[in-house]
Amino acid sequence: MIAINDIHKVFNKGKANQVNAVNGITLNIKSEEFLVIVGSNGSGKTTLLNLVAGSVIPDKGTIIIDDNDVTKLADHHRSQWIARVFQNPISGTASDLSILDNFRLAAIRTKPKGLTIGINDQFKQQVKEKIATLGMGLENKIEQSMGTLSGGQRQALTLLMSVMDSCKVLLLDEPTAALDPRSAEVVMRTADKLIADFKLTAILITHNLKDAYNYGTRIIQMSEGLIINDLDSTKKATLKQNDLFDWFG
Ligand SMILES: Nc1ncnc2c1ncn2[C@@H]1O[C@H](COP(=O)(O)OP(=O)(O)OP(=O)(O)O)[C@@H](O)[C@H]1O
Repeated sequence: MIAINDIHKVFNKGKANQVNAVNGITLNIKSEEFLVIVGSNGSGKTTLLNLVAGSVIPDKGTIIIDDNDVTKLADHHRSQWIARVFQNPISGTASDLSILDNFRLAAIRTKPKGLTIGINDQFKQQVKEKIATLGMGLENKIEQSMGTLSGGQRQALTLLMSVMDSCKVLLLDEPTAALDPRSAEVVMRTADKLIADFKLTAILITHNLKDAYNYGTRIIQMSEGLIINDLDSTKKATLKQNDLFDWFG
């Protein structure tokens, strides 16, 4: 599904502050695999995600998504395959617009799975039904502006809007880092369910080792722009939570 071959990214090349952020990574991510990336600060996790998303273009190496060579494609040209959710719940939606209007915008931008813009009442009903699947009671608040919702509610809706389009890959860059523990748990469970329901290939970056342990079908650890641990689903199943803490010495 995603084939990353000997990818390199250097920032500030040739200057005193040169950083080899990604240092020759080769990684094959299978369709419907849910890959979790852990690693200390500055180990290159976000740069790797940016390379997959196309917001950073590599100095060397190739990235193939679904048999398409996207190595030089800018991020907006990869949106047919990729949806991305960021740390900040505010970044994915328009605060002043209602939940319904945010879904309308998302529907115009893409062709959401199971949503036809159609006549107004029909669209509204479909949005309500989709939101009801989150189990947060937000289906009764669709006329409320996005800005009045909590970070967790907003992030769950952002996730739903992201995965409803035709994307096959979901990139999650510390999606719960700005949330309280309870909201973080709801958002992670929502993400996990949506990934399974929509049969997505997903990559999650997290500093939360409990989430890294509980979610995903494969886990890698990065250090200094390289992968230093890689456990597939079979090996991950035998992993103990304490083993993960040991990775960070
Ligand atoms: N646009 C940039 N310009 C210069 N240096 C950068 C840029 N983006 C990242 N870096 C550097 O590349 C290295 C890897 O950064 P990256 O954000 O990928 O790490 P990370 O593992 O995601 O870290 P964190 O866990 O702190 O988010 C760091 O040293 C960072 O300062």
